[in-house]
Amino acid sequence: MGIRTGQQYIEAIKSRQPEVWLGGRRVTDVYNEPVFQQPIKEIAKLYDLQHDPDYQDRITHVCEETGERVNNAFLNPTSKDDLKARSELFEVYARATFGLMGRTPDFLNVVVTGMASNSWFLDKYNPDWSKNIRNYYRYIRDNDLFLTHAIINPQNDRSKASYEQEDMFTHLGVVEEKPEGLVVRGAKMLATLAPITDEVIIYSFPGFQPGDERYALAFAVPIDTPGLRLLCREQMQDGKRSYFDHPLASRYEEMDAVLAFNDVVVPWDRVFLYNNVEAANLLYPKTGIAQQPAHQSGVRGYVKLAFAVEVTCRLADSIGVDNFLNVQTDLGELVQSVEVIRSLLRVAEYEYETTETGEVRPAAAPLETIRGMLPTMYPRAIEVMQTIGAGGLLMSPTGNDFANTELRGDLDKYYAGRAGVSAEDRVRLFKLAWDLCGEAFGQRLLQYERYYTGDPIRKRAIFYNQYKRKATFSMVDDALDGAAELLKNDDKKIERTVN
Ligand SMILES: Cc1cc2nc3c(=O)[nH]c(=O)nc-3n(C[C@H](O)[C@H](O)[C@H](O)COP(=O)(O)OP(=O)(O)OC[C@H]3O[C@@H](n4cnc5c(N)ncnc54)[C@H](O)[C@@H]3O)c2cc1C
Ligand SMILES: Nc1c(O)cccc1C(=O)O
Repeated sequence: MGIRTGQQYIEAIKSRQPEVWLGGRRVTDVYNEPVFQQPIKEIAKLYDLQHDPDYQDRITHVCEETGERVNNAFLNPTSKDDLKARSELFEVYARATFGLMGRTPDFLNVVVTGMASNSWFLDKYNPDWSKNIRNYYRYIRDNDLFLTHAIINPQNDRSKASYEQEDMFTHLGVVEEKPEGLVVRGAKMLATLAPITDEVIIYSFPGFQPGDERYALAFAVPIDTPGLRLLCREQMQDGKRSYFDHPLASRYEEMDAVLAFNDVVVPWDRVFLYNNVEAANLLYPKTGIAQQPAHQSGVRGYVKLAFAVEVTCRLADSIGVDNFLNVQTDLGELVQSVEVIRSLLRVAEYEYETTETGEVRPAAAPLETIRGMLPTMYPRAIEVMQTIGAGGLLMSPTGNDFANTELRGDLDKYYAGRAGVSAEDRVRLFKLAWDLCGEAFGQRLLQYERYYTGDPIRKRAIFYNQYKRKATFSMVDDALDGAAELLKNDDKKIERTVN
C-alpha cells in the first residue's frame, strides 16, 4: 500500500471503535465527536501532503524492499542526505501545524524505525522479539499507520517503585502468559492523540530495578483492542468554537489520554520484550530512540518556538511598541533563542555519528541541549508575549461582535492598532496570541514543551553526568601545569613580598 491519503486515514478512523471516554461519557463515533473533528482533518492534511507534487519527493521515498512510496519517517538513515531528508519531513509536518501538534505520525514512526533497524540487540534475549519488531515496522510502514505511545507510569507515588504501589497493577504489568499472548493490566500515561490514532506502542524509559520484571515490557496493539480503555482529559475546546475567536485552539486540540489496560491480551507476535529488566534498560541506548525521535521533536520545537516569536513580534508591531528599547531587547532575546535551536539542529545534523550497522544518527549532545533549553525558552517566549500584549489581550470582542452592525462603528474606532492596522486585524492577531498565552489550550502547549520528552530537571542531570564521564578537563590541567612550570623556573621567591 505505501503512503496513505487523508481520506484513507479518515476511513480507518471510521472503521474502528476504540473505547474512548470523554467528559464522563463513552464516545461512540470518534470521527464525528466535535473535539476530534478538526484535529482529524489536520492529520489528514499531513497524509495528503505525501501526494502533493510540491511535497512528495521532499517527504517520501521509494522503499527499496517493496518498491512502494513510503514516508521518510520510515527511512533508516545511512547518510547525511538521509538525515536532511528526515529533517525536511519533520519541518514540513511541523510547519503544517505551526509545531503545535507534537505527536504527528512521523514521531513514533521514527521510534519504531529505530527499534527495528537496531533489533539485533534483542537477539541474545529472544530472537522472536527482534523478529516481531522488524515485522511490526514493515506492517506500519506498508500501511502508513499513525501511532500513539504511553511510556510513563501514571503519576501516583513517585517515591515508590511500580511493585510497591498500593495495587501492583496500578502501573502496567504482565498478569500472565497465555497460548495466545501476554495478559497485561494497569495504566500508562500520557497517550497524546490516542483517540484518533491506529495503534499504540508501549515501551519505557530506562530505570528498571530487580523486582520490576513484570513491568519491563514493550509491545504494540491496535487502539481498539478489547480491554483497552482511553481515559481522555477534560477537553480544552469543544470543537464548536469559531475559527475567528480561537484560530489555533479550534484546530490543534491535541487530546491526551491515560490508557487503562484491563487484562488486554497482547498477541505474541506483538511482544517486543518483557520480563527482562536488562533488555528494557538497554532499549533506549541500543536502538538510538533517544536521538532519532529527538531530531523530530527538535525540528518541531524549533518551528513552534519560531511561530510563538513571530506572533510576539507582530503583536508588538501592531500596537507600535517595538520602537521602545525594553521591547526590542526582549524581542531580540526571543529571536536569538530561535537561532540557538536552529543552530543546534544544524550542528546535530552536521556532526552526525555512524553506528556499527551503518545507521547515521544526528549528534546526541546538541539534541539533548535542545531538550534542555526548549522547556525554558518556550515559556519565556510566552511570558514576553503576555507582557507585550498586556491588557490588549483582553480587549477581545468576538467575531459576533464584529458582525453586529450596531457595534461595528465603536469596534473599528476603539480597537484599531497603529496606523495601518485595522481593528479586526488587531483583534484577530491578539486572539491568535491569546490562544497561545492565555487559553488552557496554550497552557497545555507550554506544559508540553516542558515535559514532552521527560522531566527536564532529571534529563539535564543525566546530561551533566554523561558530560562528566567523557570530559578530560584538559584545559584545567594545562593551565595548572603551565603555571607550575613558570613557578619552577621562577628565581623569585614563591612567597612574593607585598611592595
Ligand atoms: C502535554 C503533555 C503531553 C504528553 N504526551 C506524552 C505522550 O504522548 N506519551 C508519553 O509517554 N508521555 C507523554 N507525556 C508525559 C511526559 O512524558 C511526562 O510528563 C514526563 O515524563 C514527566 O513525568 P510526570 O509528568 O509524571 O512528572 P513526574 O515525574 O511525576 O515529576 C513531577 C515533579 O516531581 C519531580 N520528580 C519526580 N520524580 C523524581 C525523582 N525520582 N527525582 C527527582 N525529582 C523527581 C520532577 O522533577 C517534577 O518536578 C506528556 C506530558 C505532557 C505535559
Ligand atoms: N517520547 C517520549 C515521551 O513521550 C516522554 C518522555 C520521553 C520521551 C522520549 O522519547 O525521550
